[in-house]
Amino acid sequence: MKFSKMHGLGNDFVVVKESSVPEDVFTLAIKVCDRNFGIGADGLVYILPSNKADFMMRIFNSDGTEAEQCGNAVRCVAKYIYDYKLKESTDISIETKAGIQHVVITAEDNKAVAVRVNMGPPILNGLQVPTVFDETLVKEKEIEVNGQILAFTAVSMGNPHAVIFVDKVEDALVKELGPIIEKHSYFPKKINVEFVEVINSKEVKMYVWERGVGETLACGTGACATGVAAALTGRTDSQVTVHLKGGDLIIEWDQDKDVVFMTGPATEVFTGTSFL
Ligand SMILES: N[C@@H](CCC[C@H](N)C(=O)O)C(=O)O
Repeated sequence: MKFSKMHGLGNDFVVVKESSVPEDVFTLAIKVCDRNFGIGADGLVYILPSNKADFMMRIFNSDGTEAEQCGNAVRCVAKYIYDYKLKESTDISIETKAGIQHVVITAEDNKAVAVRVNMGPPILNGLQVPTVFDETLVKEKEIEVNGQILAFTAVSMGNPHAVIFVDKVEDALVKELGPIIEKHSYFPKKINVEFVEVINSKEVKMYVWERGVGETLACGTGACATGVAAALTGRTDSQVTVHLKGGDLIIEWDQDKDVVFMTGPATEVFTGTSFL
């Protein structure tokens, strides 16, 4: 299997271009993503043919589960398509399980350096996120974890997120509470968990615990969900810079069109051949 190792702000992927995914893709993802016995990554990403968009992307988490969407992987896939000239245009469409994403590349020396993605509308309905709550908006809902009461806002960007605002983001919060919230009975498909500290109306700091992966250095859809939750709860403007452990993303929630734009980098680190 020929692959490219890529990352979006340290959220790293093994990216392969194939005509279809193999039957054993779920176990393959676990093996490939293993940081000791495999290549090592947060996810395995396939670039596939599409009859609705320029290409299709499928993303498998390091535990072998498939996610509907991945913001950092969409940027990496767009860079791969542009840099390897699979489409000679800076405008690219990518089909995902959560819909079609339209992408605009900024290039330097014929290589994509920044990618702006229309991530589509945020889904706020409780049952659609999904959560167990039949409410149009699950905002600042209390959740008890390890004897602590926290408040989360549920947002789906195609995949589910629980955004929790805290006074100060700390590693212990993510590592101790992240895995418990991910599997909490409120969330029938499990959930990605963002812990967010508001710096001012234009900037937030976010640590993330990802469903099916664990802590990652960045999460594109998590940053989008955070931008939406922060604006929705009156904490920030509709455009924010989200500071993640791996770097920054710019998130704009265009409330008139009800779509979220994410802008950030994508990086190719090396290519190789896997014998797994
Ligand atoms: N890192 C991603 C999200 C990947 C999928 C997630 N773990 C899930 O299961 O929903 C991003 O950049 O959005």
